[in-house]
Amino acid sequence: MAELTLGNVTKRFDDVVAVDDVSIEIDDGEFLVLVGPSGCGKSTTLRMIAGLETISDGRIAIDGDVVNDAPAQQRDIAMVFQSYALYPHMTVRENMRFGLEESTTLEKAEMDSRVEDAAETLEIDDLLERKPGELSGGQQQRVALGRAIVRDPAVFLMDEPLSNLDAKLRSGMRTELQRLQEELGVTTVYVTHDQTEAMTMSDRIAILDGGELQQVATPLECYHRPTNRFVAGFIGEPSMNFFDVSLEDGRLVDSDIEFEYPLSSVVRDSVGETTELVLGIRPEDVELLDARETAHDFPVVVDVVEPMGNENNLLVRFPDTDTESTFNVIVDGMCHVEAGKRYVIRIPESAIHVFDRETGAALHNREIEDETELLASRV
Ligand SMILES: Nc1ncnc2c1ncn2[C@@H]1O[C@H](COP(=O)(O)OP(=O)(O)OP(=O)(O)O)[C@@H](O)[C@H]1O
Repeated sequence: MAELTLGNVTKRFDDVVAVDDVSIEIDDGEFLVLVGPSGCGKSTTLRMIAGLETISDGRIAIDGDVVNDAPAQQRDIAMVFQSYALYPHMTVRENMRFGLEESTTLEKAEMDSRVEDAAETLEIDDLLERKPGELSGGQQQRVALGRAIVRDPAVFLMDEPLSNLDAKLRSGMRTELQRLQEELGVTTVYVTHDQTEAMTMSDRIAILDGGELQQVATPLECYHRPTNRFVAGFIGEPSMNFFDVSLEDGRLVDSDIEFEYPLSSVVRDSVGETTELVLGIRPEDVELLDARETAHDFPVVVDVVEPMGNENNLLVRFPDTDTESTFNVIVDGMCHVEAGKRYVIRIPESAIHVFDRETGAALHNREIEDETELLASRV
């Protein structure tokens, strides 16, 4: 178990800056998930921590000891990749023990007992004499995890370890990995592009874009209090709705569609002097009504109704806009909505986000009833 520090870490490949001045303090035993779009620098960050890639600038420390120049095998780190890379000619037992033989000088009996303990934890103790070809994908992934666990490392690094599994198995393994990590208490950095994995497994999420760290916070904080438009759009499925608006006389205005949204003094104060803005609202925060009642209610046309069971996902648009301008609204599954009809939506001011259109910075985030909830990890 260990604390892991990334201090102003930068990686340049010739003229490509793959990781740009990233600083993160990862607590002892923490489960940190690294997310971001393809090419944002996730794998490069992980490979630098592992010692598989050199660092151009900055420092990486494990429990305060700078390991920039330490070779991979001296870093007390175990890595699990998306390809299991098991040796096909070895049994499960031999595959798991091989990891130990490579990295430690333990007595044979100690190695055997570690392999058996790990196999029990992973519930693969009845498969120890099988070869990888005789295992399912999920079982192979467990063996790959077992190979990392037997080493009892200070840090686990995982690069999309579940991405080769089908959806059902992935969901089961997600829960299992989480339980395992909690039980072992090993500091873990986990790379994924899967939002659900990020939201459900992590203590904190670190979001990268273009090599730059955008936010490190609990899943709920990233969701409700994004630092910028990128994070707001990246976390959440379907994504937050965004509308380009201008600030005029204390109202958010889109003159093309006669959209006028009066702001209370609280929101006006947090928006300040910036006039070119983006209004953000999550699909589940929009309300559907039959008639206008307040200045935050607007007529819309419902184009598409997608029944999802417990909820309906609607694609709606303001009248006189084209079908490319639809946005998402989620309503209760029992709520009867007809495509093609006109309705009214309410955009409650308590749930709006406002971003600076030029920089993307969040100027105002939604109200939160219970602040302590935002700090809760592993929702
Ligand atoms: N060895 C290399 N030489 C040159 N450029 C590289 C090298 N490795 C990565 N890059 C570049 O660095 C950037 C970050 O790559 P990285 O693999 O870390 O992204 P990623 O977030 O893991 O992407 P993905 O989700 O697609 O795996 C990309 O622009 C990539 O093309």
